[in-house]
Amino acid sequence: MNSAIILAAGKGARMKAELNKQYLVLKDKPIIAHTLTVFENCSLIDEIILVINPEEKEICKKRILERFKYKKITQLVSGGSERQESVHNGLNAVDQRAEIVLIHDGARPLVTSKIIERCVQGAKAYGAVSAGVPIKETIKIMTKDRFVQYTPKREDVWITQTPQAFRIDIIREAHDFAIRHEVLGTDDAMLVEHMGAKVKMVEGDYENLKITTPEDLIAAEAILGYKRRI
Ligand SMILES: Nc1ccn([C@@H]2O[C@H](COP(=O)(O)OP(=O)(O)OP(=O)(O)O)[C@@H](O)[C@H]2O)c(=O)n1
Ligand SMILES: C[C@](O)(CO)[C@H](O)COP(=O)(O)O
Repeated sequence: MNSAIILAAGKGARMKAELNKQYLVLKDKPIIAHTLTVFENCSLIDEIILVINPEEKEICKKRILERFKYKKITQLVSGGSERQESVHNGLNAVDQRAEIVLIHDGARPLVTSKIIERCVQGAKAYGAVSAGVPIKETIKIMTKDRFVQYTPKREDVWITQTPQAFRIDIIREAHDFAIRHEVLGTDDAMLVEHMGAKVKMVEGDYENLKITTPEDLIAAEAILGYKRRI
């Protein structure tokens, strides 16, 4: 059984909108509804745990759950103040029969079934995977006073995305390890790395962008418009 934890409990502060960005409309529906629709329609996903801000329960019910009637959402879970805590709460709600858990940012609405498929297959083969794409530009590692320290070889640098997918025992152990060692990660793969285990990168998509600032919304609208024409 494959479970997906979809994270929507952030503040969306960098979007500078009145509303949590998850509920902003992208083309024809809220951002989070795009994300949930992809997971709902993916045959590899058996259950969805939706993690939300408890203060947004009503808006989530009215604008998302009542309108779209997703059948695979088994639990609505309260998130925490950090992304990591939100994931941890989601992990506690996963069905006991789950073997593979996918963790995905609700703020990545352009995820596809193909990416989900590569993540599930990768997690079965390697235990821990992240979707990602090779960097297209040149990266500089900086000192605190903003001098260039060095330039890593471009072929060694990838951008990590979500979904990230794990065997359930591995991701539970990684979260417990992080709590014991006070590790706070910006993604879940990082917690597995801290534990000393390997994470395999599987092919994501440049279009699988994270909606973080207003210009990301413009880019996502353009990608959706372009997709509709082809
Ligand atoms: N405490 C948190 C923080 C983040 N997230 C989720 O994790 C994903 C990635 O986080 P990000 O894009 O940074 O979202 P926000 O934290 O909402 O944005 P910001 O940092 O601008 O406030 C988002 O889907 C967000 O809702 C979450 O569930 N719980
Ligand atoms: C998990 C993530 O989307 C991978 O790119 C990213 O690390 C989330 O970071 P944020 O600072 O919470 O936006």
